[in-house]
Amino acid sequence: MANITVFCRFRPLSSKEKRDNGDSVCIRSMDSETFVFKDEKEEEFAFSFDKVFYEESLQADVYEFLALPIVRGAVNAVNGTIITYGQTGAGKTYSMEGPSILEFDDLKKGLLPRVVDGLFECIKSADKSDKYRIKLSMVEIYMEKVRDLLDLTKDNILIKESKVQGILLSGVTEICISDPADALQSLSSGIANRAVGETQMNMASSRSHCIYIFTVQSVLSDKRVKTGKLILVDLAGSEKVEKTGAEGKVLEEAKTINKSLSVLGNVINALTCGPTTKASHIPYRDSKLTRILQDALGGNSRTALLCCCSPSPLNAAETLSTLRFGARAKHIKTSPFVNRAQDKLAKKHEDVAPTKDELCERILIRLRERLDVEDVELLEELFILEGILFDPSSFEDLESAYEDVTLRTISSLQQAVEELVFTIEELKSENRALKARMEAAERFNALHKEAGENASVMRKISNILSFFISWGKLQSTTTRTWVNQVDAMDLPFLNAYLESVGLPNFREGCNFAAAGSKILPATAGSVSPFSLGIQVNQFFRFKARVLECWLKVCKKLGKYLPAEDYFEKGLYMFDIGQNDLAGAFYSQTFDQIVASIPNILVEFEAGIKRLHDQGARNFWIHNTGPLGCLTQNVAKFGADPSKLDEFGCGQYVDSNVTYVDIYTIKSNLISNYSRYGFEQPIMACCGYGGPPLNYDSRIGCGQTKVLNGTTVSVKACNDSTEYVNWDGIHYTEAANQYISSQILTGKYSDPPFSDKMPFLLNLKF
Ligand SMILES: Nc1ncnc2c1ncn2[C@@H]1O[C@H](COP(=O)(O)OP(=O)(O)OP(=O)(O)O)[C@@H](O)[C@H]1O
Repeated sequence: MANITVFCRFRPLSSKEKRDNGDSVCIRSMDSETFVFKDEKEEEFAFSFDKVFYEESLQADVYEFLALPIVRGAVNAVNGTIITYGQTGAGKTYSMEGPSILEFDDLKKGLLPRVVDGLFECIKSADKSDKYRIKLSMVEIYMEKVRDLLDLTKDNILIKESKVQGILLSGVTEICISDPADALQSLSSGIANRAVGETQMNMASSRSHCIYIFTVQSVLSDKRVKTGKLILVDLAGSEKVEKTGAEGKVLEEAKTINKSLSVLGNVINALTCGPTTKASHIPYRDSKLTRILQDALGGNSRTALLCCCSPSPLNAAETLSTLRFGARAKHIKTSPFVNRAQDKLAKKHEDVAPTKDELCERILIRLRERLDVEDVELLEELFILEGILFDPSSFEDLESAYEDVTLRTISSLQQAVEELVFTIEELKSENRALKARMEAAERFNALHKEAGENASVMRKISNILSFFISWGKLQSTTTRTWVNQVDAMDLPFLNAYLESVGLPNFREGCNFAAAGSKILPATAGSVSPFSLGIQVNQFFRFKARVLECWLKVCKKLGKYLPAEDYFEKGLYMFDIGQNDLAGAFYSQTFDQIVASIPNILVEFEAGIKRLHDQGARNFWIHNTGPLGCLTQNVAKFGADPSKLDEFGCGQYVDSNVTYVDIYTIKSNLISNYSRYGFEQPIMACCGYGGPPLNYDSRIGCGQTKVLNGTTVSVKACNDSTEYVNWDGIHYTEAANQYISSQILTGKYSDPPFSDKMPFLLNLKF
């Protein structure tokens, strides 16, 4: 048995104490172990401790007298504990850490950095064939919860008791430290996590009890394994709340601190009440602090207590209380012994057969020496889960296990709530997207409604005759682009001039459009031979044949043909020129294309003029769409190169020419696609290659080819209503519906057709 060694340290008077009470002190030194203390009533008490450190004492002396023997003991597998105790602001943290844990001034360095140096020095001077490993854990007891300072996620560490290892912190982080610098770095980051606050007594007051645990494991040359544990405890200061000005959170902290210190006092009283006191009567379990200090105060540990005091008469009451605490603690006896796992095992074998728990713990100790801490902890958890180890036998254990389960449940519930919040957010944003689509659909409907009247006007015009001189795949099932646009405008479907076999009906108009056609005359490389000039010729031929028929008083065929005057009253619609421009980019330079525009316009004007000469008076002319936005061109050229909206139309004073700004409509559609319910502005619906363009110039929509040795068929996307672009070149049906609805609003016609063609409104057919 060994007594706890108790030391007393008086810090220098603080500047506040000096200001308030001058240089007077409440102690008179007798020698290095004894002094006389004078209380507020001038009553004197003599106190003796193992050593007294007065105001001028050195940090190095404190280490040497108090800590060094314990450090040496820990390296030799004797557990040790060093506790700093005292009133707030009395110098506990200064003694433990120094002004800072990373203090380099050797005069000021505290116990902790010196302990670290001491441990490594002892190891260095030990037998070279012995192998050592030092591990560090750091926890604080804050508001009666044990928090891991090396892993703040572990904020409620459970205290457990093992028959072999004594008091344990279950699952606490243990890091291996390889040298003093490494240790100081870890200590410094752990200390930074401590709960510190400001009180009137101390600018940086510790609001928690801080516990540093060094475990020194050694495997000796004879294979014996030893483990020594060195625990340093920097207690939070006892405080009179009225003196510290505590309120709110600080007051709550102070109450918890004072309560656990008072339990510490009770434990010490119980321990020193006489030899008859049984361990079971010591109220260790009344606070986390005393439970953790159970071994240090009454078990396998060599323990030193440093009572830190202010020498000022202003703090005499608190100092007296600290000194009495120390004096009582001096009577505590502990029973430190060398922790030799193998010796113990051998002895146990000689005695009685070990219990199940003891066997498991031995296995764990062995494994801890050989395996990673985490692996052993997992195994330990398994033992506990299986009920092999640490059965919660006492009420307190049950309570703490219950607390643990409750906390875990709360944290998993919190996680579930977080997941729910996330899902709600996702649903909300989906909802917002759906709403936007609905709004777009409503706007779309409104536009259609608005366009309704105009559509009926269009119907009247179209009933005269509509001539389409355009490009687009006639009758094609895949790309009925232009035809669809017309369809969506509620105009009659017009049969193609080139598909006149089988008595098609041209009564309401004729479509001269041909896929791939251009304004300029076709060349050997042209996709289509049907340039604008040819289409106009075809129109002339058509008109001549119709008139010829009427001249002969059409009988049988009359019901398939437009009336004679339709050629003058009819609407001549144009959507042509895109192939002249876009197509040219594949074989010509930008300058060459720009240079060709006057030619294209001359040719276009010539076509219009010829029609005009033939009596056409109502012209509806589209400009090209934003060519640079066509997937095909983006794929080929990358960016929008087109500033070619100079496309003009003929000036015929006696004619009604409506310029329809398809460019703006299409640009608007592409840039605000989501407003109109689309999801893909550029990517082709029917194409090959996948995002971002789904376009491959080697293979077009509907084609099947062998590419890189594989047979590939290009099919349409699942839902073309999400796409603006159909096949990389043409717009989808849904896009054309939108375009038509915009045309019919009249906003993009110049001049607005309803203003400029009033005569059409009065036409009766
Ligand atoms: N021996 C000493 N020499 C010089 N200054 C000291 C000494 N002891 C304490 N101090 C100074 O006194 C002040 C209070 O000390 P410290 O923070 O260590 O008190 P504490 O007991 O840990 O207080 P708390 O319980 O509030 O955390 C600090 O500014 C510290 O630097």
